[in-house]
Amino acid sequence: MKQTITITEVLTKDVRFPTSDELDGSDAMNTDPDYSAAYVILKTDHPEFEGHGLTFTIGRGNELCVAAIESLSHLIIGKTLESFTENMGDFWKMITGDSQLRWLGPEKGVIHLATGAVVNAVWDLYAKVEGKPLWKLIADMSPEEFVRCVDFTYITDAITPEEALKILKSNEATKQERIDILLKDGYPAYTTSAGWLGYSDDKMRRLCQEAKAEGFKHMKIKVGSDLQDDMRRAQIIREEIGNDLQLMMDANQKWDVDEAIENMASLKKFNPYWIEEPTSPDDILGHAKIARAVAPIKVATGEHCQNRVMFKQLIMADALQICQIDSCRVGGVNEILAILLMAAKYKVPVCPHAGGVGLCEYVQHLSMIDYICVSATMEDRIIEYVDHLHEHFFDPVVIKNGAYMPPQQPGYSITMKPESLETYSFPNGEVWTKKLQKA
Ligand SMILES: C[C@H](O)[C@@H](O)CC(=O)C(=O)O
Ligand SMILES: [Mg+2]
Repeated sequence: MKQTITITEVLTKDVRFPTSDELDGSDAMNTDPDYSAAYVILKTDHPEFEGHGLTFTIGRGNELCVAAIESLSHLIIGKTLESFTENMGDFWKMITGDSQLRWLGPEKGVIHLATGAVVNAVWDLYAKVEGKPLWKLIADMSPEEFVRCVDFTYITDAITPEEALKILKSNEATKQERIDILLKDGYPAYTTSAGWLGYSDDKMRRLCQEAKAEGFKHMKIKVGSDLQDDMRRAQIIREEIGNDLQLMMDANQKWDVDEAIENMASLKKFNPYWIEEPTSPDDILGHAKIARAVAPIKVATGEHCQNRVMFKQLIMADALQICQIDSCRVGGVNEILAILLMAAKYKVPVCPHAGGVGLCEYVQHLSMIDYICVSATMEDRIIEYVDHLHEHFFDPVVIKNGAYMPPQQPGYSITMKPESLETYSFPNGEVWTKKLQKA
C-alpha cells in the first residue's frame, strides 16, 4: 500500500552569498549581485521526507520573496502530497488561484517567484518519495499524465492539450534511446563564468583558457556597459577562444531598441551566436524589431520573462530565437512544462538560464525532460553553466567534458546543506554578522 505523506510545516530561510565581493555574477545592469535564495523546506509527518525549493534573487529584497512564500503556505499545510500528485495541474491552479493573493500578480513579480519556490519544493518532495531524480519522474510519465500537469489557461491559442499530447506521443516510443544518450554523454553546457563584467582582463583570459581546456564549446560574455569596452573585451575573448568556439553576448536589458540594433552592428564582427536580453524583457515588439534587424544573430531572452503568457507572445511574434526558461522566475515545474511544449511546437530551441545559485542544479532536469519527452532533440540547445556555489548542495551538478551528466539522486537536486543554510542566513548567519560588523 502506498504511504500517505502530509505536509505539516513550511519553513523559510533568507540565504545570501556575498558574491559581490569578487563581482561573480556581475553584468551591466546587475553590477553587484549577492546570489541569494528565498529557501523553503516542506516538513512532513515522515521525518525522512522533506521537500526543498528555492527562488533566486540577487540580494536586497530576498526577504520579500520569503514573506510571499509564507503567505502561500496556508495553501499546502495540512494537505497530503497525494492530494496534489493525483492531478498536478489542479495543484498548480490552486497555488496560483488564491483569490486574494492573485491580486499581487497575477502570475508575475514577487508572488510568482515565491510560487516557483513552493511548487518546486512540492515536486522535489514528490520525486524524493518516488525515489527518482525529477527528470526521471517526469520522463516516466505517460503523455496523458504529462499533459495533466500543465495549466493551458491563456495559451490555447498557441497550443491545445490535444496538440501537446500529439507531440508527447510522437516521442514516447524512443524515450529510452535518448535517456541512454544522456547517461553516456550528458547534455552540452556553455559557460558564463569567464565573462562576468566586473572581472579583470587577466582573470577573463585565464578563465577562458580553463573553460576551453575543460571541454566547453560555447562561452558567454556580458556587454552593455560601454560599447568601446564591450568591443575590447570581445576581442580579448576571441583571442583566447579562437573562431571555432561559439561566443554569446548578454546585455541584461541595458539598451533601448534602436540602440541595441546600432550596437549589434558594431559587435557583429566578433561573430556572436546570440544577443541576450537586448532590451526590456516586457517589450515583445521591441524584441521582434531587434530580431529582424540583427539576423542571422539570434535573439535570446527569458530569464526575466514572467510567465507562459509572455513566452507565448515572444514565440508567436518571432521575437526570440532562443527560449531561456528560468526555473523559478515562472511558477515552477508545471509552468516550465507549458513553455517547453510551446517552444517545441514552434521549433524554438530552449537554452535555460542558470546564472544564479541553484539554477544549474534545477535546469539540468528541465533540459533533460525537454530532450527525452518534448523536443526530442539537442540540436542548437545548450544549458548555461556558472561555476559558483555548487559546494552548498547535497547533489551538485556534475559536468564532464563540457556537458551536464544526469543527476542520479532522488529529488530536484536543490537541497542545501544545513551548515550552508545557517552560515549564510541573512542577517544573523556567521558570514553576515561578521560583514555587517565591519561595515
Ligand atoms: C545577475 C546574474 O548573474 C545575471 O547576470 C545572470 C545572467 O544574465 C545570465 O546568467 O545569463
Ligand atoms: Mg542573462
